[in-house]
Amino acid sequence: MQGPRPVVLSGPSGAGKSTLLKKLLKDYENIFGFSVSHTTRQPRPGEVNGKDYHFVTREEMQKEIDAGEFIEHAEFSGNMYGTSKGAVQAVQAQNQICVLDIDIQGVKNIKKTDLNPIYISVQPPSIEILEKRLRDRKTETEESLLKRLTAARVDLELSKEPGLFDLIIINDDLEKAYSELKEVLLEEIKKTQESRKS
Ligand SMILES: Nc1ncnc2c1ncn2[C@@H]1O[C@H](COP(=O)(O)OP(=O)(O)OP(=O)(O)O)[C@@H](O)[C@H]1O
Ligand SMILES: Nc1nc2c(ncn2[C@@H]2O[C@H](COP(=O)(O)O)[C@@H](O)[C@H]2O)c(=O)[nH]1
Repeated sequence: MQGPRPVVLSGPSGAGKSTLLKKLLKDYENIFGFSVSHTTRQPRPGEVNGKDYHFVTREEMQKEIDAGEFIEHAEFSGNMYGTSKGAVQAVQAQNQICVLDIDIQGVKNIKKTDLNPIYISVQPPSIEILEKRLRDRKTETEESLLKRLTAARVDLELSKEPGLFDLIIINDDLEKAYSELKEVLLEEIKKTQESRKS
């Protein structure tokens, strides 16, 4: 595998992965690059096609999966999500640290590949706080919110598997969680910064 080691950010929906990721991409603009996933869910207000996700139909996505264009894919809360080979290659071509924001099924599938990322699970302090964050985000219907909470309980159980994650971050205080994230990535950040000088 060429270039710096990728990073997988996983954890329940609403735990704060995107919030942490946005801070990282802003503070280290040219060091990290986001792996833009495909999804069949509808865009949320403000989400940009090709930047936040590649928004596609189920038929389009299945066709590309069948053509072997995906590293991993999964069904989450009634929609398909997946990481294309192209999404990761686009970041690695810039010699950036590729960050994947994927669910726990994706983690298990990436483990079967030779991507060799650093695996991080971002978790909420409690299910009650997670529910409040998801409700306050105002992106979900009651039905999808309940589906996400059910998936969150499964995620939190499965993530206890020894060795599945290199680090579990409890995102209670955002700044503390962000410091923990930067700390575990420091070595890769330094290596990437050094490689830019040579
Ligand atoms: N430490 C925190 N304290 C309070 N609110 C937070 C904290 N971290 C994130 N949030 C808020 O919680 C909500 C969920 O965060 P975010 O969208 O980043 O979660 P996510 O894990 O990326 O979810 P999804 O997997 O659904 O994309 C957001 O409204 C965000 O502003
Ligand atoms: N297995 C994959 N999971 C993915 C991918 N992209 C996002 N996700 C996960 O889906 C849920 C829901 O995301 P949302 O944007 O609808 O809130 C979340 O847990 C993401 O981590 C992917 O390519 N593969």
